Amino acid sequence: MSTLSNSTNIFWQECQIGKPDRQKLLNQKGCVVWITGLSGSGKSTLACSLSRELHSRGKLSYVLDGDNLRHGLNKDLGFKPEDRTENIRRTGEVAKLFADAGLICVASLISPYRRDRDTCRAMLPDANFIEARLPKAFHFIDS
Ligand SMILES: Nc1ncnc2c1ncn2[C@@H]1O[C@H](COP(=O)(O)OS(=O)(=O)O)[C@@H](OP(=O)(O)O)[C@H]1O
Ligand SMILES: Nc1ncnc2c1ncn2[C@@H]1O[C@H](COP(=O)(O)OP(=O)(O)O)[C@@H](O)[C@H]1O
Repeated sequence: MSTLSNSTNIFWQECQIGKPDRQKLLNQKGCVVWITGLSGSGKSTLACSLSRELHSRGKLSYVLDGDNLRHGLNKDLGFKPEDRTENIRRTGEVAKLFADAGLICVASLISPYRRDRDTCRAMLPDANFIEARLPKAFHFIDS
């Protein structure tokens, strides 16, 4: 799907200000917290709670919620396996950019396929990708 491999004139551009500079400015480590679980398992609730708590501690975060992304960036995708894979790939790329910006990016998507989550993890080396998998039915655990 990429035409990049056929191009001879596209090169990575480095800027003088990099991730370490932004992390220093924000006094935090840019990373991705990836919340996975079935629909209704509490992903969005946990993502928002985490973001609120980080905010209260003076840490800059941003939530990438599967529902919300499907209103814009991923509005052309459905729920076939290949569409879910593309959904996760795009979201992983965006999350990587947020982490590179120095933010704590909280992604909450069903992301049912381990290989897709592992692809996202591989984009964020040095333990900058933290995965949290919610159990199917939290109310059974709570009671
Ligand atoms: N099969 C099917 N049909 C219709 N609607 C569906 C389907 N699967 C998921 N959903 C709804 O889409 C929301 C976002 O899903 P995700 O983008 O997180 O899914 S995935 O990661 O691509 O698998 C998802 O949000 P949550 O309920 O918050 O998980 C659902 O509301
Ligand atoms: N820890 C919890 N205890 C009780 N109810 C919860 C909890 N977490 C989420 N819920 C409720 O469960 C429902 C689904 O949560 P939601 O965060 O939307 O899940 P998901 O994003 O995985 O679809 C919501 O009505 C929410 O208020």
